Formats: sequence, structure tokens, C-alpha cells
Amino acid sequence: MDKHTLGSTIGTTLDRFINDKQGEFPFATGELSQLLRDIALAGKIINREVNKSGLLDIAGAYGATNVQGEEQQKLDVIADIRFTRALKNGGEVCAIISEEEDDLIRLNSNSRYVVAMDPLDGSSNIDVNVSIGTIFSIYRRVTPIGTPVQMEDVLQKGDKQVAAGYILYGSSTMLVYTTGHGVNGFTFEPTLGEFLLSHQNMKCPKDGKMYSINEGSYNSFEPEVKAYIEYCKEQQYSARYIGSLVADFHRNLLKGGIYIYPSTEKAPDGKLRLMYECNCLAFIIEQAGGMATDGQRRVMEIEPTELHQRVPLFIGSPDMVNKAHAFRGEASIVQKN
Ligand SMILES: O=P(O)(O)OC[C@H]1O[C@](O)(COP(=O)(O)O)[C@@H](O)[C@@H]1O
Ligand SMILES: [Mg+2]
Ligand SMILES: [Mg+2]
Repeated sequence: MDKHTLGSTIGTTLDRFINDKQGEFPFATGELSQLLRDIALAGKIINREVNKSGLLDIAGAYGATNVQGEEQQKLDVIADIRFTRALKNGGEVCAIISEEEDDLIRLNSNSRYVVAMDPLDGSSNIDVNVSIGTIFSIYRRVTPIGTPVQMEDVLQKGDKQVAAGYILYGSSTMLVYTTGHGVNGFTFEPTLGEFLLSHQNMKCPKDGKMYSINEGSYNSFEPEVKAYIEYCKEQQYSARYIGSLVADFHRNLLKGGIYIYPSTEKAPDGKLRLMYECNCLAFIIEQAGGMATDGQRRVMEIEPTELHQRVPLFIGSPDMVNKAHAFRGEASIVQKN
């Protein structure tokens, strides 16, 4: 690749990339493009807050619990407010499902898109300066524009997503997303204030040597999951568990690996939420050649019934997910893409 070509791909601004991609869709209206820009803007605002999250006015608990019964951190609430405001001002969104809100946030009923979001993922890591993130999914409503948003607009299967992504606030800040045409990653350049294309057409390695699971709950795992963990140890795979889903997922996407949050006696459906954690990352991993299941079927085939429902998650390199399935006596799942 000569230096001229290098200039026009890697390093391209997110804005320019979105414009170029929009050109590929003859019937594009520009609404989804604008929504992606609104999400990137919210990401920059939250990034600024995250960078100073050690300071008193941002650190620590907010003093309330969310619908999951989890203690909210101040940054959970700040991220929720900032994201909702950016999407509201952007005007492309008719409703939001947020981890931090019990009910649906209804916005502009004249708009076409529904957003499901985990404003701040990895909350337990905020105050200890470990990578955290934001996760989002975008759906097109199914009822006519201009009419009140219905549950059928928001409780759609993962296969109906038109876009999904995450923002990782780590040693660098990255936005990684898909619109169903591959996965691309953009690194935030603070002096320019721009997300620049740094990871083009990302592909998840078919196999890996890293496994991510919170073994602290080992005793309450199903025997099949225990058996797979023992297999990983026999293979001398590396155990890596950051405790921020986005960060563990991102590492496995780049290097190969598997992340498992299984069902446990205490949490038969696991911990992670279908609409704004599992579906989003499932869309990305499948677009990158990987797999995401609940231990039996593809996550994106699951018919959602509640805004905050939980599902077990097995996600990452296809050979590793299929191996975990084999221990469960489950048939291998053929990749969709
Ligand atoms: O402490 P545990 O039980 O291992 O759970 C860690 C998991 O929970 C989460 O923190 C849940 O997400 P939130 O922080 O958005 O609630 C994931 O990021 C992470 O992978
Ligand atoms: Mg989360
Ligand atoms: Mg969260």
C-alpha cells in the first residue's frame, strides 16, 4: 500500500467514513448516519468525564439503585443523562432502552430509530481506573412514523439490528461499530477531537488461547461449564478477566478468545442483558467472523420479552464457542456470515 493510499483509509475521520459508507446505500436518507454521529459526539463527552473520573465530583456511588437492583455509580447516571441528551438533541431517535432507566425513554415519535444502550459498562471498575465502556444497538421501528412507539418497536430480535457498537474508554478511546457490512474501529485523537479509522474490517481469530470467566462463581456453574474451564486449563490457555465486558470482549475480538458469563444457581439467566449488552456484541462478533450464543442458540435469534431481560453469554472465537458447546452436548452452531 503506497503512502497516498495509506492517507485515504487508515486515519480517515469517522465523519468522512460515514459519508463514504452512506454513498454505498442508494436509498439512504442520512438519518442513520446522523445518529451514528450523535453517538460519537456523546462518546466524546463521556470520554471527557471518564478521564477525570477520579475527581471527587464524579467518583463513587450515586446513592440510588437501578432496575437491576445494582447500586448506580455517579458515572452511570452522568453517562445515561449525556447520552440521552445527545440522542434527543440529534432528533433521529423515537425511543431509548437504557440500563439505568426502568422504563422506555420516549423521544421524538416522528423519528425512525430505537436505541438500546448500556451507558457505562464495567461500573465496578470506574473508581479503580480500569477500562470501561458504552454499548449500543440501533433498530428501525416497525410501526408507522408519527404514531406512538409500541413495545414491538423496541423488543426486536438481535437479527433486526441495523447497527451496533461500543466505545471503549481505555488506554486510548475507541469506537467500534457495524452496520452489517463488516466491523471498523476508530481511535479518538484528543488534540484533533476526532475519531480516526485505526482498525479496518476487523476479523476475530477463528481460535484463541485466552478464556474470560469470573471463576469466583465456579462452584455454582453447570458441570459442562466447569468441564470446559478444566479443558482450557489442560490446554494451558491464559485466564484473562477484566470485569468490564467491553474490555474483555475487545481483547478477544483482536487476539482470539472466549468470554463466558454462564447461568449460575443465583442467576439462572446469567447477569448480562440481552437488549443492550449481548445483542450488540453478538452483531459485532458475527460480522467479524466470531460467534455469540446463550449456550444453546445464537443470541440474535432470541425473541426478547422484557426490556432488561438477562441471558447467559458465550462469545468470541468460533472454534472456542463451539468447543464450549461440545462440552454441553450441544450441536456446533454454524456461523451465519
Ligand atoms: O463482577 P461480575 O459478576 O464478574 O460481573 C462483571 C460483568 O458485569 C458487568 O459489569 C455488567 O455491566 P454493567 O457494569 O454495565 O452493569 C460487565 O461489564 C462485566 O463483564
Ligand atoms: Mg454492562
Ligand atoms: Mg452499565
